[in-house]
Amino acid sequence: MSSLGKKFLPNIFPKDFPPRLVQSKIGIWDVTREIPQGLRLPGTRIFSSLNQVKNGLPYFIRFLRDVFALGPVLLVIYIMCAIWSSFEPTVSLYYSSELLNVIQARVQGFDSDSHALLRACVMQILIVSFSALIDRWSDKYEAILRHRIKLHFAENGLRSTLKFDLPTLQDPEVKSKLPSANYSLSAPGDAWFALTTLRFKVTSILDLVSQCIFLIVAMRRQQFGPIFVAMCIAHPFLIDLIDFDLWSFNFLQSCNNANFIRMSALQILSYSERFKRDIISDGAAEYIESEFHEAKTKLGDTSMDRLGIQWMIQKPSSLRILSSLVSELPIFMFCIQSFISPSTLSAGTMAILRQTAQSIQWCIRGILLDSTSFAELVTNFKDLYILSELDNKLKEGNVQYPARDYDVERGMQVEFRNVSFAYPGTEKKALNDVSFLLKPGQLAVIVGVNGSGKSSLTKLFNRLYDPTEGQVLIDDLPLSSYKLSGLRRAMAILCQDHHPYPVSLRENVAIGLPTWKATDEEVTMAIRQGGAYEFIEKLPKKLETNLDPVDMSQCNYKREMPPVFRKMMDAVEQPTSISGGESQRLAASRTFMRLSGGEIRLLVADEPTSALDPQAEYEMYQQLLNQREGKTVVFITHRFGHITKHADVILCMKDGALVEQGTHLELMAARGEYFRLHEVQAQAFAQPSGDGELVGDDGSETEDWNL
Ligand SMILES: Nc1ncnc2c1ncn2[C@@H]1O[C@H](COP(=O)(O)OP(=O)(O)OP(=O)(O)O)[C@@H](O)[C@H]1O
Repeated sequence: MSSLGKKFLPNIFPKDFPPRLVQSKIGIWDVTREIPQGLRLPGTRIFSSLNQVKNGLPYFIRFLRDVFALGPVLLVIYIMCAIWSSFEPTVSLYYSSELLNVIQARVQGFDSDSHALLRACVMQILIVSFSALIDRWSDKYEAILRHRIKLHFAENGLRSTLKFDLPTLQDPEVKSKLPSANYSLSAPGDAWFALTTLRFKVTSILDLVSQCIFLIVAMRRQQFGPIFVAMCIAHPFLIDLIDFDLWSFNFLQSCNNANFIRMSALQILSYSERFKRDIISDGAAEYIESEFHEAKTKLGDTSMDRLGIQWMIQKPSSLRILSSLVSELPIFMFCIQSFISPSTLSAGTMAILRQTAQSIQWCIRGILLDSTSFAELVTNFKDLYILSELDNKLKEGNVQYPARDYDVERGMQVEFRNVSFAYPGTEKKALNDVSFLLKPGQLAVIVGVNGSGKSSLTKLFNRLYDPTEGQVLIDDLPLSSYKLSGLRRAMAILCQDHHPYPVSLRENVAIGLPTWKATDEEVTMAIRQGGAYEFIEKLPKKLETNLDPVDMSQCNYKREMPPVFRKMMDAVEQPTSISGGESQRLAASRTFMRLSGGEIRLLVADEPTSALDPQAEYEMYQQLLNQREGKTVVFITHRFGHITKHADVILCMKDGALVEQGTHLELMAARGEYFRLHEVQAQAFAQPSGDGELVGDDGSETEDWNL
């Protein structure tokens, strides 16, 4: 808008003023609403969002092209059905009014045209039948179109989310845009929602226009025609001006009611399978019940209904009365007209006009109420594509690993130069000014107490995150200069927090091989190396077991489950629980599968044996060490022994800082943090001798107790 325009025109465009924040408490909810500023004329929300519409238009066109490509005929049928549904109410009104007029003439004893009666009846029958036919077609072809659209956009969404790096995926804005269709294929899906909202919008407008034309034509002979039309339109506009729908605001709803939150938490404790064992063992049921009762008493009559319901309830009664009175204005007008010129009124005309008036009011109300989503409508289409257009937060380099003329035969060189790191959204440094150099082929062990930053360090190796300060170098080049896929292919990182994938155990392991084409022998070899062979062999379905199968079956019954249903439900594959150690062996097997590909130059294992018994731990380390050739190897461990003694370098972490580095002998001699940790563990395993000195099981000084 020009500055002149801004000065003289009343500001009907709320975006020109920053919105005002209004906070209120409704039941258990704390609501913060954004109130648009400036003079607000009814219906102006439509204009305020024109800019948004303009921005989203290219996405809308792209969407139409995509849908057309999915089924040109289906789209045409869909549009035709939509057009019919827009005009059907008016056509139906027209013939209803004809029919009513003929009937009225006959009732009043006038000799009316029987042809007209017949024609009106036949037309009415035809319209109703045709509408039913169109409905049937619409249901049938809509279902096919909906299915295709949902699958197409679910695949697009999956492709986009797979491409995201961790910081991007953790970004709240990205999270909010993750399409629900991605996660529940049976849910309606955003793309279909966008299309149906558009259909509703367009058909409402066409319906409104056609009904207005009908009304104007019908009112031609009426003395109060224009006033009647004005009254029909006035109601929804007036409501739009005085009655604010909650969803017409931007609002944030939160619940800070301590009693409600406590009740919710206690309720989860009561039914969740996750806590059942502990609750039974702790004998906590009684406590939970009494705490729930206390919270319930304290909550009292504070409503915990959904916010939308409470918003409706709390509307002032004056508003309700005014709204109802205004909607009745057309009938008052008929009263006045019946006094002034009764001959111009007939019961048929009145009935039809009243029906049309109400229908038009609903139409306008729907359009006005939905006016914010007029912009959202187009934004919906934009959101469908926005994920695929979002850039990752970590920018890739273009150097292919291994960098040319760099000898990687012995392994990968990793260097940290003054690296500090805080997790996104946190202030606290998980790593603070860390510097070290791991030469190709070295065996490094990282030690330190819980929370000292060991795992965080390894998360920077394969660029799950970038350092906040400092630099990581791989083979003398900044990590950020490499193409990530190639670099990550050369690393095998066995993390601490692994979760089995919801696919078969065979696939869980085979997915480790970069080609994904592992033979049965290769999978068996990997599970033997990872120590998972024995437990997998004991499972009824062995390698075909799915630990966490996706179960979509649902059983609906009244009172008692029919035995046949129970049998069928029992036959559905149930989740299989495995122990922490077994899960660790499974993850290790995948790493061995990965190592068998022959491309790995860096092997990192973050506490790979934390859940294993000593024998299994020994075997696991032996297997991992057998893979050392041509690789730099990094182990994180809490246990001191064979591994730390034979490490080329030990990195000792404390509070995010690298406090010591060197060999076992060097660090023991330094008598610093490493020495302290070593001694604490050694003492725990030693037995007090008669004179109070600590000795090992064999009576010797405690040293090589582990492995
Ligand atoms: N995802 C995360 N977001 C925010 N902070 C984190 C995250 N993961 C770890 N931290 C914090 O970073 C610090 C270092 O954690 P890290 O997991 O690296 O320690 P660790 O030495 O591996 O511990 P442990 O021996 O228990 O595995 C801790 O203070 C931890 O709370």
